[in-house]
Amino acid sequence: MAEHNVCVELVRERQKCTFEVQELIHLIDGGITATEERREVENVVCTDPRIKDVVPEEYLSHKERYENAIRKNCILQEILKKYTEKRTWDNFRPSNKYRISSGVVKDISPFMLHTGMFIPTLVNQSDDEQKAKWVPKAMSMEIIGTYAQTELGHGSFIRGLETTATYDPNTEEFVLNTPNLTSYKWWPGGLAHTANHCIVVAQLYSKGQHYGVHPFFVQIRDIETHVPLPGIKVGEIGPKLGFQTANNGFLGFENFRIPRRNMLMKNAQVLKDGTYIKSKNDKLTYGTMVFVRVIILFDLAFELSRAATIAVRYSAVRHQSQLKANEPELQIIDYVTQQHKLFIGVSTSHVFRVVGLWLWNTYVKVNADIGKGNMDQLPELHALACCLKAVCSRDAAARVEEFRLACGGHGFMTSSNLPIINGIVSASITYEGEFSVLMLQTARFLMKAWNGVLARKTLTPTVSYLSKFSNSDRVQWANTTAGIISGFQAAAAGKTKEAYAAIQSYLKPGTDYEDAWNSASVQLVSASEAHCRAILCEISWSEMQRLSKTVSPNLGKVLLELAELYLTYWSLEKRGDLLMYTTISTADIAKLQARYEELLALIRPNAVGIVDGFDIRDEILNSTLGAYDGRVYERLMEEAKKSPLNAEPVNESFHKYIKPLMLKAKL
Ligand SMILES: CCCCCCCCCC/C=C\CCCCCCCC(=O)SCCNC(=O)CCNC(=O)[C@H](O)C(C)(C)COP(=O)(O)OP(=O)(O)OC[C@H]1O[C@@H](n2cnc3c(N)ncnc32)[C@H](O)[C@@H]1OP(=O)(O)O
Ligand SMILES: Cc1cc2nc3c(=O)[nH]c(=O)nc-3n(C[C@H](O)[C@H](O)[C@H](O)COP(=O)(O)OP(=O)(O)OC[C@H]3O[C@@H](n4cnc5c(N)ncnc54)[C@H](O)[C@@H]3O)c2cc1C
Repeated sequence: MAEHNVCVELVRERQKCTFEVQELIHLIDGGITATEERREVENVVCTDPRIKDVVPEEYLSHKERYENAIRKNCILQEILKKYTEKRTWDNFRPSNKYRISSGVVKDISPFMLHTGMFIPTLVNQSDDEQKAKWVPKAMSMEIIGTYAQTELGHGSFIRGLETTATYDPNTEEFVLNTPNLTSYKWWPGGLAHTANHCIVVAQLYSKGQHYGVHPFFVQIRDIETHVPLPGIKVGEIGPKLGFQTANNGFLGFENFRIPRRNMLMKNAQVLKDGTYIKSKNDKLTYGTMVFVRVIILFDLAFELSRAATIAVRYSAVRHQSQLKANEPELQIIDYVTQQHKLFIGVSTSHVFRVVGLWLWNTYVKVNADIGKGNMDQLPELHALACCLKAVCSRDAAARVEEFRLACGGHGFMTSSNLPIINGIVSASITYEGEFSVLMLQTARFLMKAWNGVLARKTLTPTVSYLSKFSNSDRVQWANTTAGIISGFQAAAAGKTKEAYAAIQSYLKPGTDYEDAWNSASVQLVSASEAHCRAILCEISWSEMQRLSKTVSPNLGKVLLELAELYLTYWSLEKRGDLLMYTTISTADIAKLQARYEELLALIRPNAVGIVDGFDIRDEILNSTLGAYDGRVYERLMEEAKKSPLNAEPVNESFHKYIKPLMLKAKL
């Protein structure tokens, strides 16, 4: 990137950097070629004059904003075709490539559900014949789809969905119906005015029997005219906290008929005469959700890297207050409280990326085994994906909010882009499985694992530590990274044991297990969180250690500092747990605090270099505060001038309302 016009603070910061930023960029991308490919695509898209907005999207009406998002995303799809023609589902790997969407619209693409859930569901839930028919059309965007599962009345409790698909053997069709107001599909992205197809999750009935929820491939609009087909009631659900351009919709069916072969039949089937063939495992219907929960970690890492870049660069440019009399005002990044706000967010982005890759590799392996008929590892994968999606989305939202606060008043400006990123990340705590609901899924797995501990069984890898820490009351503490990881495992084991005991204590005669579970559920969520933190600490440390050996010593040192900062930050945050479950002393905690402050100081000179290492183009950052050149004040003023209110010196409301009010006041 050109160094001219860069503000003096950022020039100095970049000179201070002790490692080669390009090396970090390649590491994050997964190699030099991957960086080159990503940059090429970004360059083509971001320099396309059709992508640039004359009026910033936040000034547009709700309708205009959607239309603009569609227009620009269609241009993006056209450009991407060239770069993704060799990309098939089989060679799909999560990468930073799809981040280009943020350079096209600031908020969410109305096509996100097409790529993120429609295609993955077709790939994973259709039989070979169905896949051959639908997937190429979806990949090329000949048809546009979404994933319609949630209803007005039910989101978390999938078994409670009310939409019905009743098989009619006379015509070999399913008849879809929305029996009540609460059975309307509600929320699917792109459903309102973008998609012409969707996966509908509905209760299956055949030969008078109920077989639970199944996915169906449903055309909802005419391909030529886009008019909703007869029997389809579809529309938009209205403005939200964020996701303004996601085009979330509602959908109802009135005796809407689809061919029998439109039920996705990889796992379960309905034969011509209506005979139902059961799936080997009915939870395979939930497979897309597992896939997306895994992918969400990459998305969170990316959004955190955007927010981090904005807040760190701004903190280097911004001067405020004097630390010592008669000395210049400090760059706010030199206040240690500011470093405390910033650096944990920077390190968290790296942690989510490396743990995300580990989870992705686990997903690929388990999925391959499932393909061969071996479901043994599905419960463990589900438990992992649930708690990691839940904890990481909540942590990411907290970190983005902290980045916003770290930018003071300017962080509150939409033009900083922090409020939009905030909306995007906050939504992920709820969608694809609400936080507490997913944490309780992991807790189910932990309770079973504890039964295994009591029965002296060999546990699966991610919970094997429970056996190790099951007997000792307080585990020996050591002020090392290995000691911290053991400490987190001890806390998770202790909390699991207590949650298990709480259920037993609530299980008085006459009490159902489910009621005892509900009574103990605050402790169950706490046990899940502790388990998840133990995993985040163990995997991130081992992965960052491994990566540090693959790069130059200078960069390796920085990676280990970031990883150690993460462990130390969370040890201090969770000191109460460590005091309960390990022999940690107040003196040990004071040492941890001192090391934490030392790490902040070690990271400080490299802070701008580290966020430069995320290599996020200005067009993708979309921020007045975070641009590469640091021209913060100029950009704030340039953006303010774009306000339509500034187009005229006196607004007509003065003559209409204010002046009469003033005149009345005179009387
Ligand atoms: C080349 C092409 C490239 C394409 C790539 C795309 C890349 C693009 C990237 C885009 C990135 C992100 C896109 C994100 C967009 C997302 C937008 C949001 C979309 C949505 O929100 S869709 C709706 C999601 N809805 C939910 O998540 C609902 C949550 N609820 C549930 O999951 C379940 O109902 C439940 C809470 C788990 C409970 O289910 P149920 O009551 O049926 O089950 P039980 O509690 O009785 O448990 C029974 C038993 O089953 C186990 N189990 C439950 N779920 C699963 C599962 N998914 N897998 C395996 N096992 C499961 C459970 O643990 C129990 O086991 P046990 O009895 O204890 O042994
Ligand atoms: C931005 C956004 C995009 C979305 N996109 C889609 C989409 O494309 N397709 C789609 O199908 N859906 C989509 N959704 C819907 C989303 O998946 C659901 O909102 C989500 O699964 C939560 O379900 P719910 O809204 O029914 O919440 P509820 O389940 O009603 O949750 C409300 C409260 O009840 C609690 N609760 C519920 N059940 C339990 C329990 N068993 N134990 C303890 N507490 C419980 C929750 O913890 C929460 O505090 C989207 C949602 C959002 C916000």
